[in-house]
Amino acid sequence: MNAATLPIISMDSLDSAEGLAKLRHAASDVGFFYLVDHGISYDSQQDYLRLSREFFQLTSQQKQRVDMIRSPHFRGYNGMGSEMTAGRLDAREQFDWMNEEQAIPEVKLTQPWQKLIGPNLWPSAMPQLKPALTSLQQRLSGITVNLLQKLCMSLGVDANALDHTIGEQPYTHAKLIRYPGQESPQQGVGAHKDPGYLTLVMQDTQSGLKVERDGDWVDVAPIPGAFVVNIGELLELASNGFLKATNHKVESPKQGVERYSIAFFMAAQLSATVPVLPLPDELRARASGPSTDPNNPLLTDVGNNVLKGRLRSHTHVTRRHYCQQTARTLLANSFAQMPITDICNECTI
Ligand SMILES: O=C(O)CCC(=O)C(=O)O
Ligand SMILES: [Fe+2]
Repeated sequence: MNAATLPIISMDSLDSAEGLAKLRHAASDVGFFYLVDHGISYDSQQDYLRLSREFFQLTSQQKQRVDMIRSPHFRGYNGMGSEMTAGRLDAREQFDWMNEEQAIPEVKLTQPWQKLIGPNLWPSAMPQLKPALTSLQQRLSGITVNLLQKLCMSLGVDANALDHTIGEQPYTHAKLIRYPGQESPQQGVGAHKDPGYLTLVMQDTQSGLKVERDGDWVDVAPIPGAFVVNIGELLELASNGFLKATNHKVESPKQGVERYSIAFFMAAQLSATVPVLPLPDELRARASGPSTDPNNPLLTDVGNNVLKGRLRSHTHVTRRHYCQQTARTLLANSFAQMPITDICNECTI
């Protein structure tokens, strides 16, 4: 399968039964598709990608002022070599931001995931970044909420069936990403599934994103102006496995070439528990249950499912901010079914 055969879904087509059927097929068969007519123009996307390039061109000192190690809320900049996926180092640098929030004082935390809540880190050297990325986040959030409702309709359930898990606004997390060229083949980001409901990816012209399909890795080549959409673990859970959170990865570009992308992850509120949707009989019969990988348990408690990914990806942040006694005890309670060494190999609980 190549780009031409990955489904292309027009947002404008989703008012018709035919369009919804195509969406259902894309989300349940491949778990990945291109989205067009989504309302963010090609030129506007280029503006965001230009800002991203500008950010990564800041001096390393300027970037380190917003280094994620400073943030117990997993926000800010990660240089090369500060992310692990599938137990190996990724070759990418990135800047993460989420909903702008106030942190909960440590003594008031009752759940470990509550520590994800907090302010973003914005670089003072680029004052234009905060308003631009905050506005992008709102635009993408609107698109994903709309798409989630269309997905519910495509499954024959009420368009608003998951709205209560989102409340006023979904939990959102976004990343500016730069994959530098490498001399030999490297993992830009290793094989993984995304933890939330839905992911949107804006790619520049350089390919490298690959999706697993029948044991093969298929290229998701960039189509100018289109977003790549993939189904996250929470939708796999909500649909009892009818929709697929598909493994994907990025291979580093060759020496002398770099790849830029912006990824946007939308999930339910961290305090929510994801329900199993009442699928019509015909679809229920085809839902084989969510995948069961002992190395990656899918958790219906949204906060824990999101935190699981963060703790594993950025172990330097985990060690700095999550290994005090309180956090360790909370972690041990919440992640009883996961080997704790997988989260932090310095913990002895
Ligand atoms: O950079 C990309 O194209 C995808 C990145 C990705 O899969 C992720 O960050 O979860
Ligand atoms: Fe991903």
